[in-house]
Amino acid sequence: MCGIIGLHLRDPALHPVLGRLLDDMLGGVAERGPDSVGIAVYGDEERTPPGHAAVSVLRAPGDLAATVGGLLPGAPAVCAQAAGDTTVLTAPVAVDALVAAVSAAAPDALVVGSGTDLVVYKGAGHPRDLARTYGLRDVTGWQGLAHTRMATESAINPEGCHPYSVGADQCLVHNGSFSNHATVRRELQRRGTAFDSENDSEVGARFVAACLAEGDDLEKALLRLGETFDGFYTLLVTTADGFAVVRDEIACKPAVIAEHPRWVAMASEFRALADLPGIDEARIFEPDPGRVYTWQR
Ligand SMILES: NC(=O)CC[C@H](N)C(=O)O
Repeated sequence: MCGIIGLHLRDPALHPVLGRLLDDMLGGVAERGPDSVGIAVYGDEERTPPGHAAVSVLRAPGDLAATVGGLLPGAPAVCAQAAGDTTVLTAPVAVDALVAAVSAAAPDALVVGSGTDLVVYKGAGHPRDLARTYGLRDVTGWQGLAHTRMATESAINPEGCHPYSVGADQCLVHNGSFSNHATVRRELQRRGTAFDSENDSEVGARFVAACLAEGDDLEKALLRLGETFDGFYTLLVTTADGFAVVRDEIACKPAVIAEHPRWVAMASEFRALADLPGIDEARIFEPDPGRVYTWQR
């Protein structure tokens, strides 16, 4: 199984209630993935203040903010906020500089998200409990997603939890399993890509990040993924300004998209969309097999 929800808001009047809408949607996919949950939020100005980088970290030592601050030029103020297994660090510096300082300060910690607009939380446990731990209902912003996991390919732990966020402001969540992920992993490793987990979905995320880094747009990157990966998938991929959904050519993993003048939403289950404002006027459809659907901010 595994459950996915995603919401891309077109109407800024809805930004203050992004968290409430995501939390209600999450209730519709909680049973699809009772192992663990991850969420990603774009544009919450309290969690990712303008002019700041944000880095989400697993296994962060208690004094990480102070150590990181000491390593950054000019020793800027670094804020740390812990929510369950995830700690989010923010500082008024470039994203790469903050990621490098976190890695140098805590070599055993794992960076699971980074960007100027994105915050990621991941942990093992029941989705409803963890949504409370992450304060999901209070989140604001213009885009967000969540993934509830029933593991198929790697251990049930925070590292195996989605989203995989392996490039600045990028996220990928996956329902399904890639059958040739070990082969693609070896090919990416030959080209210098490092991995953080044994998970098949991480391989998909690293592949998409490499395509984007080569200059592909989201549609091209996901078409290339379809030419390279075997197996089953519904994927939701988000970037600093994009939202994309694709299913494999057989499309045995469920997905529903709803498009409304005020928002675009996708979910693994129809019922996760039922309470969205204006759902009765939305265009609701199941994505065609192998076709990439994208929206830009
Ligand atoms: N049930 C699923 O869709 C699992 C997704 C992915 N293969 C994982 O193990 O995390």
